[in-house]
Amino acid sequence: MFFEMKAVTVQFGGLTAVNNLDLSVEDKQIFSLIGPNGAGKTTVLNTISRFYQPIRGQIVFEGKNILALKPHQVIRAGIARSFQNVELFANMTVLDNLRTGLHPLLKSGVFSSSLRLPGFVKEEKEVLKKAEEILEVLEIRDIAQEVVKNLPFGLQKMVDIARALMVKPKLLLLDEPVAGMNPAETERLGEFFRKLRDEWGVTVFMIEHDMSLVMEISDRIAVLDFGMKIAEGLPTEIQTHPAVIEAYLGERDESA
Ligand SMILES: Nc1ncnc2c1ncn2[C@@H]1O[C@H](COP(=O)(O)OP(=O)(O)OP(=O)(O)O)[C@@H](O)[C@H]1O
Repeated sequence: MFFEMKAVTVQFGGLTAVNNLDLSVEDKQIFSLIGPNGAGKTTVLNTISRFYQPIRGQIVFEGKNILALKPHQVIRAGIARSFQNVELFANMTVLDNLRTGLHPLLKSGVFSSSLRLPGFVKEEKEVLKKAEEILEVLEIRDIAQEVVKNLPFGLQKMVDIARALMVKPKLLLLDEPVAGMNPAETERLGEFFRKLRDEWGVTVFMIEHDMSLVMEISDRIAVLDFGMKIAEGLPTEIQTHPAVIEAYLGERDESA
């Protein structure tokens, strides 16, 4: 299996945020993790990225136990992520933000970069080429020199995803990628995720509340409620799954 979580449990003090979770994701698919607010979705992502340590369970990526790795080593292994609230350098340009996405992989250290040694210059050229290629595919090349804080939120989210792609990940983790986007931007991004899967061979693991996007582009969906997986299957199966309908209706009742 490409990516697997086995019996993973994550606790915060007395609270069990993720409870005995099994998940399997196949190579080159779009996998969505959905569920009501507070279900534990972001905790799952933060556990895969190694920000949180589970008290039990295993996470295996391409046969490797990633619980033995540090966050930057997870990136080197081929897993990159975007953030729910966009964690970019607001005062830097789009291009410079993309450059920072590559830092976990760069060979040149501060020493060679400050002296601009040949290896560093070559690396810099490659970085620039890669950044421009990603911006081109996202159709946002025109904003390369813009300062991030001046961009609308939808574009900032795209830049955040572009930065995650700089390491050429095999598995891309996305935390609510279309939150705050308008329908046109959402559609554009949905198309882009398909392109990532079909043309770049990237597996997309996404947390998302926009159900029409999730149902449209996911190959498989898993549903969390109170930290437990209550359903998994094809979009058509999830849409009609009684436990899923119940979980979402329950949420609506609470907010009413
Ligand atoms: N760092 C933390 N410390 C303590 N409790 C936490 C922490 N992170 C999350 N929790 C709790 O764990 C539970 C799951 O939260 P999580 O953010 O993973 O849910 P979610 O499904 O991503 O929700 P949302 O859709 O609202 O983003 C919640 O009860 C939350 O309050």
